[in-house]
Amino acid sequence: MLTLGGTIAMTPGTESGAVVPKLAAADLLRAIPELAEVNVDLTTHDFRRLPSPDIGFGVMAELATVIEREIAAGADGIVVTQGTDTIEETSYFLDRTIGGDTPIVMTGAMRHPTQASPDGPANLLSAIRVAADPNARGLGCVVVMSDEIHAARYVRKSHSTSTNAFTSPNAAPIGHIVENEFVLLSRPRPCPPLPRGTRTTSIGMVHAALGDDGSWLRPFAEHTDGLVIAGFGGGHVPSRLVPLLHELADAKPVVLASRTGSGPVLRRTYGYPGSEQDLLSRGLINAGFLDPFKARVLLHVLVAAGAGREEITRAFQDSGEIQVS
Ligand SMILES: NC(=O)C[C@H](N)C(=O)O
Repeated sequence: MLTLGGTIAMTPGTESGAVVPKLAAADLLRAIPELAEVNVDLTTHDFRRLPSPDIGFGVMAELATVIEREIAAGADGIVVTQGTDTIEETSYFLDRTIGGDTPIVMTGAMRHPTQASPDGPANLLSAIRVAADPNARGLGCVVVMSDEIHAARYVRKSHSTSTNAFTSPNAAPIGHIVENEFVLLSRPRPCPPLPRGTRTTSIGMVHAALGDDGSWLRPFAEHTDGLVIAGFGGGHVPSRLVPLLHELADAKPVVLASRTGSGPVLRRTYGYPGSEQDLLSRGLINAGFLDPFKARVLLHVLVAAGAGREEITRAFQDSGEIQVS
């Protein structure tokens, strides 16, 4: 069990009583005496105490290395606790860069430990149960929240405060915790792991918005090694952005996703300037069902490893399909 911080580990730490991440793994485990009923030999590692908006790719690469070391040393399952704000991205990073069958289970909390009915203890207990369950082998990285198990490739934080904040809009939870047991509903198709490169990258993300003239896009794009465009609907932008996106797509990878929150980028429906067909014909790469945030994680991983255009296009083709069996 590795801890990264987040609300699950927060207690009042400022004069106003606002919470900050301070608790260690031992504190989190003290809140779940029921763990005694689970047949598991747990070792803990206090890795970071961060609010999750402060987690970056450097921290995640380090975490992935530690996880691989633990697996090589014989761990049957890994649990990571962290803040929920970025768990949809960090889980996908681990999912895509760590190979093998060992379950990697991430969890957090929406209500901090000093609130009434904090959800962290139940989430952590469920996460440990899933990580220890042989049925979880080969699922890749999963996120366990509120008695639901979500595949990293689909999970979204869909509400800012609800304890039921996590959904898989393009699929469904792949399992549930029922009467303390892990019930598996579907198995995401395994994705071969991608190498974790060491290049520093800056991947920008831009959301299409009503009436945007895009005047700021050129100076913004200059500072990036790649871009994700979260287009309207099935992958559309205002026509006046097209010449610049074409120029950018000639110079660096530009991935087209949808800002809607679910559903794929289209391929061949609309033909007007700024439509998905127009943009794809100008070299933008189709993110398929990957939402813009996961598309950005994938593009980071590929660019950090020095992947070329063909490799990037192929990786998005493979990753953008719905992969539940
Ligand atoms: N519920 C949470 O964990 C939110 C917190 N701001 C974090 O992501 O660190």
